[in-house]
Amino acid sequence: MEGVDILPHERSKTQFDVDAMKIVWAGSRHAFEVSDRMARLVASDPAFQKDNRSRLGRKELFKNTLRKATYAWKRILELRLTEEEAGRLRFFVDEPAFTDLHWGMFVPAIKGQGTEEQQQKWLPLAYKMQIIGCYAQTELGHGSNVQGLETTATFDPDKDEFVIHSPTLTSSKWWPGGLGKVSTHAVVYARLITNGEEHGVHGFIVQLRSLDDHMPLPGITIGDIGMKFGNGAYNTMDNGVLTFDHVRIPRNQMLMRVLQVTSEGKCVQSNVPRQLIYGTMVFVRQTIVADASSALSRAVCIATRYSAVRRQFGSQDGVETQVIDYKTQQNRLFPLLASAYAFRFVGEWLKWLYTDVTQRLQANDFSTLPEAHACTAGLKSLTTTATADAIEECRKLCGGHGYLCASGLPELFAVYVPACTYEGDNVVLLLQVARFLMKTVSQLGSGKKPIGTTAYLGRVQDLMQCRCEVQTVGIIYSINAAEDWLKPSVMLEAFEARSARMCVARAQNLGKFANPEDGFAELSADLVEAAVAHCQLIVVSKFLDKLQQDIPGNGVKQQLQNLCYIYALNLLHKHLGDFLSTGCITPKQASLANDQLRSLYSQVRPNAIALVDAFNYTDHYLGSVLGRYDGNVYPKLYEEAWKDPLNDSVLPDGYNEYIRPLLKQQLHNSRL
Ligand SMILES: CCCCCCCCCCCCC/C=C/C(=O)SCCNC(=O)CCNC(=O)[C@H](O)C(C)(C)COP(=O)(O)OP(=O)(O)OC[C@H]1O[C@@H](n2cnc3c(N)ncnc32)[C@H](O)[C@@H]1OP(=O)(O)O
Ligand SMILES: Cc1cc2nc3c(=O)[nH]c(=O)nc-3n(C[C@H](O)[C@H](O)[C@H](O)COP(=O)(O)OP(=O)(O)OC[C@H]3O[C@@H](n4cnc5c(N)ncnc54)[C@H](O)[C@@H]3O)c2cc1C
Repeated sequence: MEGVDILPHERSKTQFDVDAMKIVWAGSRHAFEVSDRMARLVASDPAFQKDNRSRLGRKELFKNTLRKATYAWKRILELRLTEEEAGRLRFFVDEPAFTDLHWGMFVPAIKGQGTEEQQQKWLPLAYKMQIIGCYAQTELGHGSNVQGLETTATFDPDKDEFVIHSPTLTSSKWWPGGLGKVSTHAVVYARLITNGEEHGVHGFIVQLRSLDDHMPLPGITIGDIGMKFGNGAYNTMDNGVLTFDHVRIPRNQMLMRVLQVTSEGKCVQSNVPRQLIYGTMVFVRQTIVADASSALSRAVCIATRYSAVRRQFGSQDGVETQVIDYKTQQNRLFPLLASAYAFRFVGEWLKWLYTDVTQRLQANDFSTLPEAHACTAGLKSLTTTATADAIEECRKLCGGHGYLCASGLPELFAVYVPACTYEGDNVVLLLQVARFLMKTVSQLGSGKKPIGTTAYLGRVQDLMQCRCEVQTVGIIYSINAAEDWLKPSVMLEAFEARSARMCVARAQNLGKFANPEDGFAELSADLVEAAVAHCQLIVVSKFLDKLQQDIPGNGVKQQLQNLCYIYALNLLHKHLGDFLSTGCITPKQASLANDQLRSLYSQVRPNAIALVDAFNYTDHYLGSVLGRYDGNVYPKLYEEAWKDPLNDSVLPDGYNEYIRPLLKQQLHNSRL
């Protein structure tokens, strides 16, 4: 069987209702319908063509992005799309653009940190795109350390204005997307100074460019920071540099939900916590987790379809083996497939957590903010690291052809990999989680019961102190056969115990230092490992929770169960050192876990193609010859090669200048 026959044959083996799975993946029937409609709309419109991106020069590429983004906006208005539909349309256009920062950070910053009056003034302008905004926080010399920013906003009571200034080269704003060439406005983060006193970093709405001719306003120097990793990829974005030379803005352009500055320059703290200044980052980190499942599922879809189409080495009847049938391929691919689903569900949960904390904040309940910060920071870090690694693994899973731009994977990797850095470097964010965990553990003795995602620390801590033996033996006794690993309570207990024991051990080690900050710095690598264990537990537990829900559709739940256990057992295998060294499981149980994992791979194998079809991606969105829905890989790959500009002519440019003289010279030499 060849090419176009393979994937239909694979689909005929499916053991579950794919349409029902599509709805589970989308989150609801409504979400599925919106996504499906928007994906088709984009795919069927030639204006959104994207297959030439990697061949365009920077200027052409950028102009092309401007054209697409403005055309998308025109369609949004013409079709009167809802906010949800517009968001999905932009998602399927699949090209990083200034609009991501306008809608994704500028608008949320004003919503989250602006007073009602400020929102009423600025949001209507932003919603109509009469102004275009970006988020200017990071500086040339300071990114992770927000408190170290150097840009100043000094209040001048005589004029009732702030003076925004860049005192040094390192204080130049550096990186903000949309800043370089497009934004008319920015939320600029700067140190507030009133009456000679510093009051920390705050956000200010600053107009950067004239609304008439788009020229930078007086005192503002602005430009693009230059080419980034990969062809096409994130180079569609104008990440920018910006300096201020004593630029004046009215007092009411400081975002004042957290702190108000009066006309005399007095600072009045409102009742919301200072950390809300970091609120936009919490919001975006939450969306990045959802995006991780999209990027990962896309790579996995390509690698899975291609692994079914690709054959290597013989079988007895002369037909080569589909590479997806090799256990090594399954062992690399299926955990990634499982992770895509796992990240989808934890992303759904995180969205719920974020909505919940936002509602509480509106009611002046700030109690869950630290947990929301830890969860968004930790899960952003965990899912983006795993996804970036997974895209690269998918490229390798596709062999040599994965290295071709036509596979879609090089560009996907190049676009995706900065997610490990932006919105908080992943290690810096895990250290935040570690701080939160250490604080939680340190409060256990005081009788303060941990809640939410750390509730298990209370439970397991009790067990560790009072009946450690029983706990260890309990886990051991309940796993005597490979199938025992398929019990949700057992899996949860193993992950909880591992994380709790790692946290408690780290806390005990910290206690050995006279100065806790010295201890934290010295033990930071170990602390990051504990934070990872905690975040992995959250993902596993939210997947297990998902399985408790009513999931309609023939065989759908069974498939999700298989994926959930593949996700968890693969993690257990990869982090076996943690599970063994903390005494949570025995080597024998680890070996049983591996047996179970192999058995689950066999169960997923006939459903693999349908499980990636359930993502409902159009060929346009996938942007991959290897991942085509019809599996017609070779003829299309062959066709694609001829589109390369090098093949425009039989003889390359430069033949007469370089190749011909070279060959002639050798001919001449050989005759000598
Ligand atoms: C094909 C698919 C493609 C996908 C494409 C996706 C597109 C998505 C669009 C995304 C586009 C990307 C654009 C990128 C934008 C950016 O990068 S914007 C800049 C982001 N910058 C950062 O994230 C900086 C990271 N640094 C920080 O957040 C902070 O400096 C810090 C590390 C958290 C430290 O803060 P600091 O105040 O110095 O330190 P602490 O003393 O540790 O904290 C004080 C207390 O505050 C609590 N806290 C910290 N942060 C928050 C928060 N966000 N929310 C709530 N609380 C917070 C912290 O826990 C401390 O609490 P206590 O211990 O109780 O005191
Ligand atoms: C594509 C892209 C888009 C971006 N868009 C924007 C934007 O729109 N607006 C904006 O304001 N910013 C933006 N940024 C900037 C981004 O937020 C920062 O790059 C990010 O926060 C990391 O900061 P940094 O670059 O200073 O890294 P650094 O903090 O300098 O990190 C360098 C290394 O030091 C390590 N490190 C740093 N601190 C510690 C610590 N305390 N302990 C241990 N290790 C540490 C890190 O792990 C890393 O390995 C963007 C960045 C990129 C790449």
